[in-house]
Amino acid sequence: MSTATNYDAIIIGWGKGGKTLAAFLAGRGESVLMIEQSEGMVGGTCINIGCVPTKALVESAHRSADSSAPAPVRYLDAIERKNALTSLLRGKNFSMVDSHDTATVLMGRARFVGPHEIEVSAGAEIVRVTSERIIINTGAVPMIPPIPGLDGPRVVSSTKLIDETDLPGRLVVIGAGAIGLELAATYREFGSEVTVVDSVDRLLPQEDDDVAAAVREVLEEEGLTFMLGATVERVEESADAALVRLEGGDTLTADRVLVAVGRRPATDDLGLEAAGIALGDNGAVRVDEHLRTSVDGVWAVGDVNGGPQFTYVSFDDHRIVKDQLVGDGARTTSDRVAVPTTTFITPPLARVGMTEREAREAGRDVKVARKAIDAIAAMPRARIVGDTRGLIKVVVDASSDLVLGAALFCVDSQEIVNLVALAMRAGVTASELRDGIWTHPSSTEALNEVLATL
Ligand SMILES: Cc1cc2nc3c(=O)[nH]c(=O)nc-3n(C[C@H](O)[C@H](O)[C@H](O)COP(=O)(O)OP(=O)(O)OC[C@H]3O[C@@H](n4cnc5c(N)ncnc54)[C@H](O)[C@@H]3O)c2cc1C
Ligand SMILES: NC(=O)c1ccc[n+]([C@@H]2O[C@H](COP(=O)([O-])OP(=O)(O)OC[C@H]3O[C@@H](n4cnc5c(N)ncnc54)[C@H](O)[C@@H]3O)[C@@H](O)[C@H]2O)c1
Repeated sequence: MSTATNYDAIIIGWGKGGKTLAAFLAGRGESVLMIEQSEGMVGGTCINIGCVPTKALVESAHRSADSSAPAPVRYLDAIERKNALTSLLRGKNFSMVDSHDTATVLMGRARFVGPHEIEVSAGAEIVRVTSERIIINTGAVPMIPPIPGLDGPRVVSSTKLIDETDLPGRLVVIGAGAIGLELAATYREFGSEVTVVDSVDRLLPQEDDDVAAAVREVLEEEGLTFMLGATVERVEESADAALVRLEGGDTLTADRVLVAVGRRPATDDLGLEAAGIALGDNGAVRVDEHLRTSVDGVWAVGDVNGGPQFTYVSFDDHRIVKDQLVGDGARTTSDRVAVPTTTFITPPLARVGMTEREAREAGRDVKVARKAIDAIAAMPRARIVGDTRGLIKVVVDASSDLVLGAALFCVDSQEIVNLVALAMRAGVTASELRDGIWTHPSSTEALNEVLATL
């Protein structure tokens, strides 16, 4: 085996935070090694198997809804469009790092053999590399619950499902979380019969009851069937289908069974013990608020550190590490305020800050502005788009007039929520949002009317 090559920085895994750091450091002339285990994952989860391909399918399902082409053809077209997009983005992501003279890309699987030494298996070849600065960015992998039969041929993860070229006639989704709901709604729109099973007895348990009920109503109107508070006992194979056996005797018959019950940090076989890098209780690499691991000069960014699993959080993680490498090192995870989320069902459900329930439980004096979208005269955008379903709910602190949180279940909510989040961070009051001058016809202008109800 050859001697180890030393780099100014090593990034393990081509995730959002890591690739951004790699390009930044290489852009400064530092020698940077990017290690990625799979050619098909250059650019990471988001662009290859996560956010981008799933949202491309959501969009394709809408665009083709009025087409006279048969459902399997519409679906296959959508898969091809999605594949073209991910392939384009993979190329762009590769050159984003590789175009720098001082960057080296090594395709292979990395594992620590010492605190600052890594072994990379690239086919038959094993390469040893060292650096005083190592960033772990290996992401997360699907959790597989201990249900017998999940190794069957018709049981798939989200990665596998969105790679299938045949539209499943009957799809059972285990898990009504972000992945489960988005893909259930998308495959329903393409024409699959979809049943969603969740062990919790209500949909979106973290949301206020009225918001969760509005979402459920819309999804059921679209033809989704929910079996909540249900326990999957096992999955069996018949000659031509999977049989999902539920506690209590019900059986669901499926062409595909999607398991979407969460994703766990990807730390298997990373050799963390050899490096003395500690894991937390949840199997994530343990980090402090500067994302430092228990070993000096080793950081963990993105899903692998057990933080919220969003691309933009991994991106913000990179800022925290960058600040230590080239700044004053002050930035931490606790600087994050009002981090928004959007679940891309139709219409999308966007959320930021506290729910009404959380605000009341926290003892806040709360005012709530709430309006159904079809009752908002000042939001013609919803009528133009042709989707007046949903509601907007804003939770406001009665004494300070500051926005505590919002649930936006409406067209364009993935955009409006960013404005509300910024208002929360900047201390803009609900009255100022109400009196804001917004473009017309836009969805933002709904805030004029909804907040006027306070
Ligand atoms: C179906 C789906 C939909 C999603 N939708 C959204 C969304 O709409 N919005 C959103 O914000 N988030 C979404 N997410 C979550 C988001 O994709 C992740 O939070 C984000 O991509 C995590 O990025 P990361 O930086 O942690 O690393 P990742 O992008 O996961 O990259 C990790 C990389 O490390 C590589 N790797 C792992 N182990 C090794 C090793 N030992 N050696 C070398 N390489 C290794 C992997 O191959 C991978 O390329 C979605 C996730 C999924 C699965
Ligand atoms: N739009 C987005 O931002 C987006 C989209 C997809 C995924 N993501 C990220 O990816 C993460 C993982 O998504 P996910 O949907 O896999 O996880 P999740 O945590 O969002 O949802 C998992 C669901 O599975 C259910 N569940 C758990 N065990 C079960 C069992 N044995 N039987 C039935 N139901 C069970 C849970 O009650 C929960 O509803 C999300 O938490 C999110 O951070 C984000």
